[in-house]
Amino acid sequence: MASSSTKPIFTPPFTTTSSSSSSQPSTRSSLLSFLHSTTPTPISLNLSHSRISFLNSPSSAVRSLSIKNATETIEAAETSRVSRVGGQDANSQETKPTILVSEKLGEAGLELLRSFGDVDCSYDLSQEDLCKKIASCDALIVRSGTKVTRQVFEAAKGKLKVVGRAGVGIDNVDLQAATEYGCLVVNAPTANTVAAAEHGIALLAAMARNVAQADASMKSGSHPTPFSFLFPRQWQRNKYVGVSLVGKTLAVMGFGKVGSEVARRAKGLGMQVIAHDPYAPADRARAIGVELVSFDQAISTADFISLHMPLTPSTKKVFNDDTFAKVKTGVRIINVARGGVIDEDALVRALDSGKVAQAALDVFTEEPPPKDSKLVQHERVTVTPHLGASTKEAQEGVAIEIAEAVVGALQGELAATAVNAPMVPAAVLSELAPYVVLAEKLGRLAVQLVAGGSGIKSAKVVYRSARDPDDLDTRLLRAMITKGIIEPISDSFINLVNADFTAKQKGLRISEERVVVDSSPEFPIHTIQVQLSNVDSKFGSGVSEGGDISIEGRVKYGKPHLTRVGSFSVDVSLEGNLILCRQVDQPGMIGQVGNILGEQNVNVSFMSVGRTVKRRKAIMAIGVDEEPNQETLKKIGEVPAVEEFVFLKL
Ligand SMILES: NC(=O)C1=CN([C@@H]2O[C@H](COP(=O)(O)OP(=O)(O)OC[C@H]3O[C@@H](n4cnc5c(N)ncnc54)[C@H](O)[C@@H]3O)[C@@H](O)[C@H]2O)C=CC1
Ligand SMILES: O=C(O)C(=O)COP(=O)(O)O
Repeated sequence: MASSSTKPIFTPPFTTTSSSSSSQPSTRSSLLSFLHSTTPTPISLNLSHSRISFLNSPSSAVRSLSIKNATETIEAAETSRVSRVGGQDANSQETKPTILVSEKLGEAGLELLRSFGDVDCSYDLSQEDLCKKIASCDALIVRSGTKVTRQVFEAAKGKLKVVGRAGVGIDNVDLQAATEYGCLVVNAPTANTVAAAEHGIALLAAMARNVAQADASMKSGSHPTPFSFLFPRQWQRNKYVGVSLVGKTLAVMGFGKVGSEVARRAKGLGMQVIAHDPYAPADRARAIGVELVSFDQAISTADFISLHMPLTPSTKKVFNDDTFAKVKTGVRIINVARGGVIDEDALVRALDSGKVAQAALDVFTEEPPPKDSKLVQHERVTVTPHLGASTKEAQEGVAIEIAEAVVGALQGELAATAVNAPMVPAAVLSELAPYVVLAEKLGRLAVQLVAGGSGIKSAKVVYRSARDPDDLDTRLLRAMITKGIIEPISDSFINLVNADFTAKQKGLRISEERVVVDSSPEFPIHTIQVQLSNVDSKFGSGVSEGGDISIEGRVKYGKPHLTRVGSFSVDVSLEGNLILCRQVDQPGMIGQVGNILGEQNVNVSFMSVGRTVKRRKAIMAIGVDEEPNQETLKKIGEVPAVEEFVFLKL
């Protein structure tokens, strides 16, 4: 039998005394507030405590318990979770979240963060110091200079809920590790687009006209010191003759937000713009008069190549000796994307050979680059110290964008800019809210029907809906069913970020089926059915004719209801806890069991009887507010007509 707990199964989120918690929720946060519990450390289990927290992780690490011996493990897991929750969060009701800001962030963003949590601005931390600090932080905000490695997530011991990247590129964050640790990563993808594009254009024009070199030359010849005779005046008009942009071909590599803004501006300068981006829609390019071409076509026809793709395993060193061999001799390269997309040694060779005439670089494989970097010192290379996003406007924008995302995430919202979790549009979220609660409860109930000694390897979820299956976004529901199945039998903390990963790690395959039924299309889902196959059940009546543990539920009047157990139809609201009894279908059963519960002051909230054939077998589903003690449960089992029963926690 499933053991009981008097502590919540979800970690309480933060309740702060800050203005943000008392201020009017935004439309978005009010839509999403159901996603996290606002109830601090409750003692009993009820529906309000079963709200979903996507991010708050009580778990200290990703664990690798396999799903074996479901019932044996269940007790230990519950106990362990209770102690962790109790231990870690005992004080969290009044504790503001700690937000570590490890690089300079705009003041407006900091203000917003301070209104919500304790903000620790500690810049230039060594990796070791970051690892020390992170163990007490709920959120970390970085720019490109902080490496958020696996060690950082390990050191966080499950406390870190969100990493906010105040900018676009997330190559400095180990996303795989973040996901494994259930830590959400959000970025600020839009506020610095124009700044980066403008910097790209600035570098393009400066390089073409040797602005930086000519400036350095003039300055080197104007030293108003007693030794100025050592520095002859420099006025090298012939040396710094440049090239014109008008009519030249620019290849934009990566036609995303920055790339398309660069393209737009370059067209304004009279350039022919082509672009390469395997994922960009051609009509978006066409709309601004840009032709999408293959990689080879782009690099071999361009006079200028501007890089705007992210650094990923597939773009790493995509500009290498082979690539430079294919470019037009005398090509000029601008990189405001990431240093790592260029093999820097190969670029030096291409510059030395004259294949590449010039380069203008804002970003480097190692930042800052080594002092003796040949690239930085190269006469025909213009460099800036990663300034693409560094305008006042962009930094204020980015700071606000990331602060809002991080605060939202800490409040349990699903961030629109989540990088390692499915983004679910607010409208979908609002509609699915009650089904999310139902999904988790069904997963939780199904797993409690598994008998000890069984290993759960596969679960099937069947969604019945009047709507077109393509219109049904079930990622959220699948994640919550996974959470419901796994959490009671292991000490893993599951949230939307790590649900799929954890299921895979535990060898649990979740398959989904969408069935169109004749019901009202007004509701997204008619019923959700969870089936666990190849497992023994401790409640035989929970097994369907097909041999699977099978339970089904639906949302009625906004509340989750259990509507089928095995082959028996029932109708019980999923609140509190549940007793399922199979008995001989005969008069007086409800009264007998009700009396036993009543004697122990256990309040019955719902009761439903389902049977297959009159006067043969019936199932009684009884919703109870309190948890009956062992003696009460024993008495129920001793009622002669009761053939089997199970107590289930929701
Ligand atoms: N220097 C700086 O301060 C800044 C640098 N950046 C860098 O610029 C990059 C792009 O930023 P956004 O345009 O905002 O991102 P984005 O995501 O809007 O655009 C990236 C584009 O690259 C494309 N892409 C992916 N793989 C590609 C490949 N193999 N070849 C060609 N295209 C490929 C994608 O399809 C996407 O359209 C960021 O990832 C970041 O690394 C961004 C902002 C400031
Ligand atoms: O947004 C990006 O990807 C950038 O490269 C900007 O980096 P930064 O925030 O200035 O360190």
